Amino acid sequence: MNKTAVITGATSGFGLASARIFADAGWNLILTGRREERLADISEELSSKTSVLTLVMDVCDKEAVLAAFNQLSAPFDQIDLLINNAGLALGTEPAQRSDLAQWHTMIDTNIKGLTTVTHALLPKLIATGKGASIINIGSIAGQWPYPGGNVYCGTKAFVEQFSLALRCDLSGTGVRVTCLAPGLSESEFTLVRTGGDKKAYDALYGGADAIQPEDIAETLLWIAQLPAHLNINQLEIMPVSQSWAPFAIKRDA
Ligand SMILES: NC(=O)C1=CN([C@@H]2O[C@H](COP(=O)(O)OP(=O)(O)OC[C@H]3O[C@@H](n4cnc5c(N)ncnc54)[C@H](OP(=O)(O)O)[C@@H]3O)[C@@H](O)[C@H]2O)C=CC1
Ligand SMILES: O=CCS(=O)(=O)O
Repeated sequence: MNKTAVITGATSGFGLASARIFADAGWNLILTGRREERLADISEELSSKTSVLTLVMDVCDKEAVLAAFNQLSAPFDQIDLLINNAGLALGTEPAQRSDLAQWHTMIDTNIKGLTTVTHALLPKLIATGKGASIINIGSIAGQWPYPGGNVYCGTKAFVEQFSLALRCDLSGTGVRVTCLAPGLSESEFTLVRTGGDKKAYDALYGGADAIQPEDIAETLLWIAQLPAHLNINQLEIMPVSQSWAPFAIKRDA
């Protein structure tokens, strides 16, 4: 029987590339996102390869998330994999010039949304048991602070530690938990973060040979298809062009 993966944030970037690669590998797919038209296009593209269920949902809308996942029927009622991918960064300003509404949106999406989806699907993942997986998309930002990262860095630090703690709780259930932490990756992420600033996008990615969504999708498939007795706890990936900045020394601090 085909396995079933839930991928949140499947309308672009990592989520979309993963939908394509998991479909090629024969997984049934439950794909979520807020952009209904994009979900319809993806469903049309992939339905000849596998069974696809699209759920238009904002992960910040707790009632909508719970209602959608409580109504799953065959062949989508047994869940083998949850990829908690939906997320975003907003703003690059230092904390003292940042927008509180943007901070709250990041917390609502990256922390509260991710935990709502996880809570809703845990019973189904535990019912599947051995071989089931949760893969949470963290970020290098969860481990390595940078100027202007403030709340985004904090939300991804939450994702990392939540993943590890979840793994403790799920010990004995057979359900695996991974936090995958990518670095600089080319997707719509930076356009969302900067409010559509194409110049900022070009400046960041130009010549950087950044991670591509397909690189992350391949990695996710590898993690999900490892033998059931193996758990990748944490995995950090950067493009070769990216490394750690030297510590800033501000002499007039
Ligand atoms: N790009 C990068 O450099 C890195 C990104 N990440 C993380 O990877 C994940 C995917 O990002 P990436 O593919 O790069 O970016 P994209 O902007 O291309 O994709 C983000 C996805 O998240 C969905 N999403 C955002 N907010 C919500 C919401 N409230 N409810 C439901 N879905 C939502 C979007 O769908 P829609 O708008 O249709 O709702 C979209 O499908 C994020 O968690 C991001 O933080 C981690 C490390 C590096
Ligand atoms: O999560 C995204 C990577 S970065 O832009 O924070 O470095």
